[in-house]
Amino acid sequence: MRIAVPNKGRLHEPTIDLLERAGLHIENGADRKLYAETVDPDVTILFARAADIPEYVADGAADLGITGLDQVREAQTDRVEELLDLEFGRCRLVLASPEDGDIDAVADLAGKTVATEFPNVTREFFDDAGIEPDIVEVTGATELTPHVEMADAIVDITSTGTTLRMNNLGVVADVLSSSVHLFARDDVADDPKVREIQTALSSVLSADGKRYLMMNVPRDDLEDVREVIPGLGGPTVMDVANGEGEKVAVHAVVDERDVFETITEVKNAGASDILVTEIERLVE
Ligand SMILES: Nc1ncnc2c1ncn2[C@@H]1O[C@H](COP(=O)(O)OP(=O)(O)OP(=O)(O)O)[C@@H](O)[C@H]1O
Ligand SMILES: O=P(O)(O)OC[C@H]1O[C@H](OP(=O)(O)OP(=O)(O)O)[C@H](O)[C@@H]1O
Ligand SMILES: [Mg+2]
Repeated sequence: MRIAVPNKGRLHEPTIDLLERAGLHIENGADRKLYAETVDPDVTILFARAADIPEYVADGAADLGITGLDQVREAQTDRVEELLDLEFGRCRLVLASPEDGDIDAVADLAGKTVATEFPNVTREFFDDAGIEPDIVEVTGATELTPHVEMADAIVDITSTGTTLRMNNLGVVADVLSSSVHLFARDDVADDPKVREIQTALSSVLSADGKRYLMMNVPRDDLEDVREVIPGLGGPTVMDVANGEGEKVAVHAVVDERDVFETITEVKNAGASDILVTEIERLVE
């Protein structure tokens, strides 16, 4: 199995970090390398440009890909399946125009020009709206084009909104919400190895914001403690060795934001020796 991941840019680091946390440690992945092995002899990493990754997967150069949903949609291939939202690289593709201009609505773009790095997504958007502007493809600095009379509006990525503001552009309409996704070529999407990788990545996301709580509880107080423990299923209850049956150990997965309150409550209910630890992965 080959997984294509971004070789640079803002998605590179968080993608590598996620693979590491999922247990897919990358070996000899020195800078500027095209390939790297992982601890799993069946999994190889291929480094590619974020925008090229969907093509690599569709064409068979890689089997799985990790990149922005915007790039997957722009590639317009029906050969890739979206498997998992990896919940980072969140941004919006928006239609934006100069604040002081006369474009206030999508319909105002009939017969006008729109510049974008995403011509396919943009064309689809205007087709749906029944409007036919000229679409000019650019490869960067899209925000500049309305100010040099190259375009009347742009379709571009925004997240904090700083770039649009700095260039005196306002959002006219939302085109697409994007975040980084795991996707696979359709003919391998059901492969057991692909499922294994998907589960490993998803287990990291599931563990995010969760804590593991352990405590000892006198058997008589067990019901009171059980009642104040929120979260994932019931707690696990085990006999404590040498506890002579009077105490039990209670383990539970709790949302990080509930930990503070829960500790106070279980303590009041009779728990002692309370431990809180991080969770690396959680397969539900
Ligand atoms: N400001 C942003 N906030 C959040 N995610 C973003 C932002 N800009 C881009 N992205 C996401 O990251 C992806 C790749 O963008 P990035 O800027 O890292 O690469 P790039 O500029 O296309 O790389 P290259 O330099 O190879 O052209 C985008 O397709 C999008 O999914
Ligand atoms: O809403 P904001 O937080 O300002 O983010 C939006 C900007 O981020 C991206 O550019 P990037 O920083 O990747 O630079 P690039 O043009 O070199 O890709 C995108 O192309 C926008 O220009
Ligand atoms: Mg960029």
